[in-house]
Amino acid sequence: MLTIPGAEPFSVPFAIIVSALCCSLTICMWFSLPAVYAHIPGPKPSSLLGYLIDIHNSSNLDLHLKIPNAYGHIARLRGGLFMRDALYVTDPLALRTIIIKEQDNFCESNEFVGLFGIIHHGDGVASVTGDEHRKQRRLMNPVFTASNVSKLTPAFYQIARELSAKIKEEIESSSTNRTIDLTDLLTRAALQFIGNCAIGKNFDSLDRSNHEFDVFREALANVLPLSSRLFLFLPFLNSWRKIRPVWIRRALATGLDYLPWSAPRRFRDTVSAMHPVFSSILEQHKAELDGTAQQAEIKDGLGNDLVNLLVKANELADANDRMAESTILANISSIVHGAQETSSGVLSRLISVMAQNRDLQRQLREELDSAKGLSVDGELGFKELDALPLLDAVIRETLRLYTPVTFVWRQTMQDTILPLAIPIFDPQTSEEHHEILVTKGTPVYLGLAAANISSTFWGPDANLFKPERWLKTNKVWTSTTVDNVKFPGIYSNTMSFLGGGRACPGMKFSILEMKVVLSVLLPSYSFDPAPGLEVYWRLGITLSPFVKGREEEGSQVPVRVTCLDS
Ligand code: HEM
Repeated sequence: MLTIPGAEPFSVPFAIIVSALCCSLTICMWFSLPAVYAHIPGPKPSSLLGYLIDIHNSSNLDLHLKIPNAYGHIARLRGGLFMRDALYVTDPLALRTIIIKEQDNFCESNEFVGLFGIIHHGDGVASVTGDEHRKQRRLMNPVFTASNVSKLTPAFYQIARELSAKIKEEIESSSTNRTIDLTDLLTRAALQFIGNCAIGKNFDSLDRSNHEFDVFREALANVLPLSSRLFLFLPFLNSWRKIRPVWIRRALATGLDYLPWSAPRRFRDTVSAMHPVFSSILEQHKAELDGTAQQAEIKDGLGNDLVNLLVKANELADANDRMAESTILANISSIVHGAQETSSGVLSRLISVMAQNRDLQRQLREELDSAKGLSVDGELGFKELDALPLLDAVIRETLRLYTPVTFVWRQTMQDTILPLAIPIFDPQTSEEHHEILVTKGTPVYLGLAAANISSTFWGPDANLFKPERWLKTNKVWTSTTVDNVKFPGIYSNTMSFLGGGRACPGMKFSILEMKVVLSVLLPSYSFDPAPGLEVYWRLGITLSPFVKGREEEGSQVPVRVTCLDS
């Protein structure tokens, strides 16, 4: 999802023209559209532009989290651009209808389809819908299974050990009494996991002298923040992609050089910087498949990764089911983008959670220690790691309470009735509505984080970090909701990885990553909060940590680290 990080650096006249246009359209639409959802409570917008600015604002995480308890599990978001109301959905029955039963009626938003189509240079899973999406996922899903991911466990350990060694170096060279910011190392580790294990490219990202990595990482890190500056233009990106002949589009793209506004130009250049890296990865996979790969490429990580399996599965698929080369390329990019920010964010979160809970660190260390007998060369296998109840419960609770992807954004393709688990109460007529008609064109926000912490479903302690809610006599519970309410998510009865046809394919990959990282770091280090620094989390494609008063320094997760095995 996109956020609006404050003032935008484009020229004032341009801003005035765009704002005036939007305001006049907004006012016209205000009077012409019926308020279909007038009976549904929801937050008041903070400006004439309606919910759009509020819901995507990077400082507004709290607005999302409080919606179900304050307004109900279907809330009305009033009048965005062109004054169409949107709905904010956290009701489990309605969510099930949207992401499973009627998923073709609730497609990925036109804005994201256009944006991701441009970022990925083509139509991968993130920018297609309906049958084409199902076709691509039929090839992708068998590649991301537990069985395939489990084979990557040794490679995961190797990266986690490298990370651990780098942390040690950092502590030894730290001049700030062991208080270090781990963001950079965790971001590098996340790309190393994805590179080596998902797409077959060794970025050597934990090596700080590797400048090839720096260029790629900068592009990866900047592309979404830059696109959020183009926020008002997102509705038009999908049409832009379809402009034919292609030379017109190229000429228009070149014309961006003459705009008095740098954001579109920088966005274009950032996308162009990433594309050759993905193309070369695909070329290497093709070479590996036809036996012409260089030995150096194979040593470089190629061959044991998930994209390698995808390329092979594609080769064996029926002609009708096969993806075009450009689609595989777009999917390599989709996998890297789907994984990078979520993984580095969630690793940062785990370290923060550890720093807040000294006792929990001790218990986890004891659990890992008691499983030592099952390890080979100091490493627990995939199954043994998965069978540690406290480690599992900590990860479930972290992903529930601190849901990395706060919301996803859909558009309604057909009028659809949503049945509701929690009826809407209309204060004007005192009627209860057990279902709601969602009309074609309505933007629908699925509040993944808010659903995961609604006290209606998770109980009065929903807002507290309690891994023990998942534990019962050393077994992990998979549903702890009040009255056993079932959410349609694929993980732990939560919405964290979504559910239905567009659920996250990387779920098992990232759970293994988190478990391996904790199992390697906890026996070697203890973590404490950095004294005097207040860390809070901002909305973005995933949540990112910032230090209050030091926002201009960028995302940080400063913690005090003590070496246990020195
Ligand atoms: C904690 C880590 C992660 C979280 C919380 C997460 C969550 C999500 C969510 C909520 C979606 C749905 C987005 C939407 O429909 O708009 C998604 C999609 C996706 N994720 Fe993840 N993800 C994580 C890690 C990963 C990893 C490690 C990979 C790859 C190795 C990955 C690859 C993808 C891809 C390719 C999609 C697009 C799927 C589609 O549209 O069909 N994710 N993820």
